[in-house]
Amino acid sequence: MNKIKISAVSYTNTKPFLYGILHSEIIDKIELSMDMPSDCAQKLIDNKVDIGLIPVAAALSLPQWEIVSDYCIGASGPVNSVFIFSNCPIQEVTKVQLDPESRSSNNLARVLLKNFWKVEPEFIKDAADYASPADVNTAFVQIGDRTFGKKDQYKYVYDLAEEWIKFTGLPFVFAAWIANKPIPESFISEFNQALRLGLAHRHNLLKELPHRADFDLEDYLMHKLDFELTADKKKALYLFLDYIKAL
Ligand SMILES: C=C(O[C@@H]1C=C(C(=O)O)C=C[C@H]1O)C(=O)O
Repeated sequence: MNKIKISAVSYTNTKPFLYGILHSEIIDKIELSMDMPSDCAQKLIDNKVDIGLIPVAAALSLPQWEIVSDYCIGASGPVNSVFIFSNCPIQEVTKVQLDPESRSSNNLARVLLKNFWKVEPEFIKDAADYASPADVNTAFVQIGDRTFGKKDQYKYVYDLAEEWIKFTGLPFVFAAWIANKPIPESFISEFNQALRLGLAHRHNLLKELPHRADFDLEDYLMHKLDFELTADKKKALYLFLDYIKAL
């Protein structure tokens, strides 16, 4: 059988999944690449891989897609790694610089600004001063490990999972394991088993990760991230896609 090609996110949030895959026999049945989320999405769109842990917003660019796992990168409270960082209150923000590595959170920021905060700033892609805007009314979206330890550096910090929950009462799904073609049931079941194994061994994984004085990795992997793709998270996913379509 040809190996199934998989693109997974190269951030700390995916390490539990990676641990499970590397400690399971499934590793011999796949070709795995670790990519930033926007590249996971592009590889699945370009059919360079069969499955990706892709930003859910990118599903809208796929002619055919199917969720192939019971697990995801989600949150049921503040996620602590997806933010709008700002030096002025959100109501006074006139420009928002988007994260080139993100697809979901850039769209989540747009959905919340329009529908929750009810402001209409300009959105900027590929800004030269992306994560250090000179203008006080210019904020930026940032995701992943690059946000660790940054919460105290800005006057106004908005955790986008927390704000989505305030807005909808639902949890949030940032990324899900999505296939662009039918995948055999037997593979899906073995894949899920590997992911489950990784989640169950998060304490072992934490011992392997370098300690950071400025970020609580244990709290992040055990509590802030919520990896179960529950019915409420699926509901949130489809609601989020509807909001994106209406932008
Ligand atoms: C919680 C996170 O979820 C992520 C956010 C994504 C996005 O904004 O497109 C995609 C994948 C996940 O890595 C994070 O990166 O911090």
